[in-house]
Amino acid sequence: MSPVALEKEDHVRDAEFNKAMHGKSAQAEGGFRAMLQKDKAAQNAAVDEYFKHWDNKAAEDETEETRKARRDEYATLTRHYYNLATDLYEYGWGQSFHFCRYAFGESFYQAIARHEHYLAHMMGLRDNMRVLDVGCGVGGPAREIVKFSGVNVVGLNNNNYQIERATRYAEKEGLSHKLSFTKGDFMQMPFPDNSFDAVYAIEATVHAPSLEGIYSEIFRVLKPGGVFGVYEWLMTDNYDNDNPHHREIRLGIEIGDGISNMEKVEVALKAMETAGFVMEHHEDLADRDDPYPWYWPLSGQLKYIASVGDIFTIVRMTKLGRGLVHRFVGALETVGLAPRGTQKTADSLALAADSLVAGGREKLFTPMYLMVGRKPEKA
Ligand SMILES: CC(C)=CCC[C@@H](C)[C@H]1CC[C@H]2C3=C(CC[C@]12C)[C@@]1(C)CC[C@H](O)C[C@@H]1CC3
Repeated sequence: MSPVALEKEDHVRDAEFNKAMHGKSAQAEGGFRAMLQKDKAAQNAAVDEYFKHWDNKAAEDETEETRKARRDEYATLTRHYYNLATDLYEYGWGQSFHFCRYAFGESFYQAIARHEHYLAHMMGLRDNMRVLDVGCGVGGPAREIVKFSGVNVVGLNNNNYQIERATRYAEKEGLSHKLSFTKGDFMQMPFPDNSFDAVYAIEATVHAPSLEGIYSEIFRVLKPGGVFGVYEWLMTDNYDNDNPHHREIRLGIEIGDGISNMEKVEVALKAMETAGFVMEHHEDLADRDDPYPWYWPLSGQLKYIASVGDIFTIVRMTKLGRGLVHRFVGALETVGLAPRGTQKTADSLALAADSLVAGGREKLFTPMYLMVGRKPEKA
């Protein structure tokens, strides 16, 4: 039983909005081209719907009511966040929307893929298991995990545009027989009880209004004996909500990343237990003794670039690269070539980047709290 109210779903409304805003842009090559093909009025609506939760709501004035209003509309808030941010993510980061650890001399995309393999390895994923990817983005991790482990994956996503992009990439790679995508709210999944051998979530369940709610729903759809693996976004034990600086970092991450309610590590651990999981492993991977920190591509420490090919990838993510592109899209918006709100979205992603780096440097935040839990045979 979820401890928060669920938002009423309306798949017809969402499909119509997706058609109006994104048109055929899901077929465009690359995020940047897709970004310039949106319907202006629909994008306006998405901007207003998303930013109403954040405009004029500073960290020092934060109340339980403002946080509750975000939690109450968790699904709409997140759906519109990804209506606005997906193309910039793809342009600036690629098709796997998550952070990772870096080994010495490792290229960016190699490190991203290794992080996905590591989760599959820790969960013991095997050929032909039926696996659910909760909050699958445009399917980068799912495609990698299918190739790495031979599993069959169903990607669940609340954003039609991301599903269209994900479906197109899976077809392009000839993986459609192993990989399918379903539209739905992960707090009320459209699957019967006991339907998956394994479930994973990579930096996605932070969009839930309640960790207990989402972990309980995952528990429900897992078969008895099935395994759940997650990389969770959490505030660490060092985070003090009464410290205004800490709170500003947390709110900056929430605004810039479409999160209604980010929690501390202790809340996630308790939620796993309450949901019924037997914990097999939990660890903050950000605390490992790695040569480079997880946030380095956003922090602009170019000295860590490991290959020539990475120069073009990483420069886009740095403050300088971001600044140039954001000014460019701002100019396109001014002359009417990009829709209203493109600049505002870019500014909010820049705030996300700065807050994530600050949270990482000050050890207040982790995007890679690994938990592996099992549903008992007799639940
Ligand atoms: C939101 C959640 C739960 C996960 C996504 C994690 C990351 C993939 C994103 C978090 C902040 C994002 C930013 C970008 C790409 C994707 C993230 C790293 C950009 C680098 C994309 C290009 C823009 O110009 C700047 C962005 C800064 C933030």
